Amino acid sequence: MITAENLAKSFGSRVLWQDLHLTVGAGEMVALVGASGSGKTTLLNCLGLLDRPSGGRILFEGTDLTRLGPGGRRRFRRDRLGYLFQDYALIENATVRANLDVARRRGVRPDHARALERVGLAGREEERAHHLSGGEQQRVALARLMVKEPSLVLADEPTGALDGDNAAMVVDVLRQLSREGCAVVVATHNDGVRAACDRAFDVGSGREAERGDSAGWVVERAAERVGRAGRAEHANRR
Ligand SMILES: Nc1ncnc2c1ncn2[C@@H]1O[C@H](COP(=O)(O)OP(=O)(O)OP(=O)(O)O)[C@@H](O)[C@H]1O
Repeated sequence: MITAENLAKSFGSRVLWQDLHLTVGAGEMVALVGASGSGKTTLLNCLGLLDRPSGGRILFEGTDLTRLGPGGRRRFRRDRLGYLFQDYALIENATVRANLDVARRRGVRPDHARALERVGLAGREEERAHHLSGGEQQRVALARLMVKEPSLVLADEPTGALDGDNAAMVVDVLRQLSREGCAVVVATHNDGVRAACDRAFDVGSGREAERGDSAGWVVERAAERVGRAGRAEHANRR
């Protein structure tokens, strides 16, 4: 589905990475891990055409994305790509319905009700995004992804600001999208999110990361762990 080949990125004289190779297939969910500053967000931004690599190629279904012109880049982002950010990136003063309509593809009638029901927000179409809690806003962003039906999902710390239940919901929906054939790439510091992925790629070393948890990669358990960790963190903050 998507392959980064010999990818390099520098900011001035600072080399973030070079000769980076990563392939994520349809139906796979891969965690990007690594120390803060190792370049996880930058890699997502390169894959999503929000930033340009300094060298190498990004092949998506055989097309080199780095060589696309402005029209091709726009079409790729509009038709194939779904992004999930830590800060939700909703249109704050618009309704939930309008936020979902943004993702709507030409000629497709999106099933808002089904997507909102899946994320536990049935019947909330007419509420303004900024009236929703942070967790609810991320669930709208998840519903927006489901409505868009992208081939590739890039998620940047999507559970970073959430309590346990909302974080578990994010993991569940991302897993569902990957089961439906989407390639999912998630930058995360969260062990539970990482454990829910098929594998983890360490951006700092440019290698597959060791499996951190020998107890297994069972998604349900991972979701529980995300939940427990988030609930504990939430309780500590109060
Ligand atoms: N536009 C830019 N100009 C200069 N340096 C940049 C730019 N964007 C990112 N960087 C630097 O690149 C490095 C990698 O940043 P990035 O946000 O990709 O790391 P990260 O692994 O996602 O970090 P974190 O885990 O803390 O979110 C950082 O040192 C950052 O300061």
